[in-house]
Amino acid sequence: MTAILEARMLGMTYGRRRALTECSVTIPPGRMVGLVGPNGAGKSTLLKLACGVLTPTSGSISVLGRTPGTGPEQLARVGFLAQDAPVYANLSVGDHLRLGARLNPGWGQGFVERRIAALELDPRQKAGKLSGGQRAQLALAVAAGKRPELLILDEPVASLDPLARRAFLEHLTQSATENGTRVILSSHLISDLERFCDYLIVLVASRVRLAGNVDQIIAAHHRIVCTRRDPGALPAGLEVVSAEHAEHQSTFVVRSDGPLPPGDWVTQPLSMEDLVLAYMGTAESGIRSATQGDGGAR
Ligand SMILES: Nc1ncnc2c1ncn2[C@@H]1O[C@H](COP(=O)(O)OP(=O)(O)OP(=O)(O)O)[C@@H](O)[C@H]1O
Repeated sequence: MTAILEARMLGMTYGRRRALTECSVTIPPGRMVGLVGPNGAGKSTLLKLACGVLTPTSGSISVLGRTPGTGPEQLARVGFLAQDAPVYANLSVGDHLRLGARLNPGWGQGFVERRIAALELDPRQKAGKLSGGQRAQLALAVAAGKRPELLILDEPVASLDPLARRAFLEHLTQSATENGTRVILSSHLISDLERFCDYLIVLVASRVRLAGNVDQIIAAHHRIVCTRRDPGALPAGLEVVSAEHAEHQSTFVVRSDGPLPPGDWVTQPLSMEDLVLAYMGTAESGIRSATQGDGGAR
């Protein structure tokens, strides 16, 4: 089966500003994908490249086996919802559904109507008069109603309240089951990604720092607590992702592709949130040596 997305040395610059640098990643078929990273890391740029809104300045990208944005067939297979969840202010909720039905060959009228009813949106209300969260919900319902093979969502849940977020993620899961839609979802809410995704990409400072199946990623990383020491004093084969040093103690998040070797440390549970934050923190500080600074935790 074809990869959802394959990027090879993908790069994107806006003028002189570098947004993506040498990104290589292959997302296997069938995955629900979470994309996370600090502000300005390049997430929206990657998603826009994936749906063909932008073209790369170097390297290559293919989505579902094709170059993004090439021809009506590819456009029908991939749905995209931009960060600001655009709707037409002067069109009613019902008009959006009618427009969706006319423009999209695979439109799921019953599916969208059920969603609009569950959201208790009045089909006659103008989209411009909806609340910010309701507009986002409408845009999401229309995007999912297209029933694409792949739905690309750029921070879709940012304006939703916690209950609406949960309902929306359940709706996406239902869409995946009913329509076979796969999803790439960027979000700063790691707990949502944890609940929803089985494949994770962490982008930091324009580069892919981590990509893989969530269960394999979690299995390969460990938090270890030991007497204070330099990262270089840990056994070879352990990649140090983050280091915190207290007066007498060091805490490391490490990656080990095999089993963690025995050592004079205690291992502690590591959540997906801990892990993502450890990778995100590397952008600003790098790995601090135990002999640097005053020993405070970073
Ligand atoms: N149209 C543009 N023109 C110039 N620079 C841009 C443009 N769009 C994005 N950038 C820059 O590219 C970099 C990556 O931006 P991008 O929007 O992809 O990041 P992001 O990870 O989605 O950020 P956020 O989490 O804040 O939405 C940033 O430095 C940003 O300033």
